[in-house]
Amino acid sequence: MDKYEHVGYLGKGSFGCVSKIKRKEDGRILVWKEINYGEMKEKEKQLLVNEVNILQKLKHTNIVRYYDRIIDAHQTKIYIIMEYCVGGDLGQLIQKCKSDRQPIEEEVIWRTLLQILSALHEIHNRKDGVILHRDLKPGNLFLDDRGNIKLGDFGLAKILTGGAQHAQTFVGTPHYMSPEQIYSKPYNDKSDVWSVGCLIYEMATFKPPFHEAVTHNQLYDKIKQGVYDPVPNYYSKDLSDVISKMMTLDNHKRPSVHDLLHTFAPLALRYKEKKI
Ligand SMILES: CNC(=O)c1c(C)[nH]c(/C=C2\C(=O)Nc3ccc(Cl)cc32)c1C
Repeated sequence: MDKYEHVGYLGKGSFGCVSKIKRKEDGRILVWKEINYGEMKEKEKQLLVNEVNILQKLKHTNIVRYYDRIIDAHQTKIYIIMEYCVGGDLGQLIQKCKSDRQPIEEEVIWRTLLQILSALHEIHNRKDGVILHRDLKPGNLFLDDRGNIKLGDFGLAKILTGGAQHAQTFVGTPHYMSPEQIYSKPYNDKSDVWSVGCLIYEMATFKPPFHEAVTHNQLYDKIKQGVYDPVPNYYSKDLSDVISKMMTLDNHKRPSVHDLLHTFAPLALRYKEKKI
């Protein structure tokens, strides 16, 4: 613990709170996610061990970098030391633009989509086993000082190795729950794609595609019907098309991350060029 100086509280992650810290040896600003495992059931401890093992393997520009971990057995706490993202999380950006009534620029949405898909391509196509994030939402995507997106908080992620071809179902944030999860089918890589569709839709409309449901079952019925308000017409047809592709109800017909990167990466560049 004496390697780091606590600077300030930043927010809550899965299983624990996130703080800004300074590494004493070089003054580098990092974060730690502090988790108290004292009350955890075996299954939750396994998820925690999972998260650290997964994070240690991942080195990608659009995934928060893991640096270290400290186990304080006396306090039954683990501290996961990771990259600091000065821009905070995407949920804060959406909330600010919503309260300022300032639509997020289309180029920003395309750039965000490309970076999230690039991070998912990394974890979905690993040789040592497909990793599913399983909790993609604005609060789990972080912004660095150059507006780059970093996929973070692998608290619910799962490695599918060997026989375990499918993660167990019903894990994730209800708003972004996919139809296959509602039908108790296994969570799979296309379920992460569904969540990205919901997330990009929320960047464009400031609300999740399926909302205004009083109970979870009402929300699940809306998701199963797959009917949501159109994207505002100040965005291109290309954007609403790629959102509807990612929100294809049948996950077998839904494009994979690989498909999406190959079908519209040139498109996103067009929007990049359009800005000039
Ligand atoms: C109000 N909070 C913030 O502005 C904020 C900032 C500047 N950074 C963060 C969070 C993280 C951050 O900066 N790096 C992270 C790595 C992993 C996880 Cl789970 C979270 C973070 C937050 C929540």
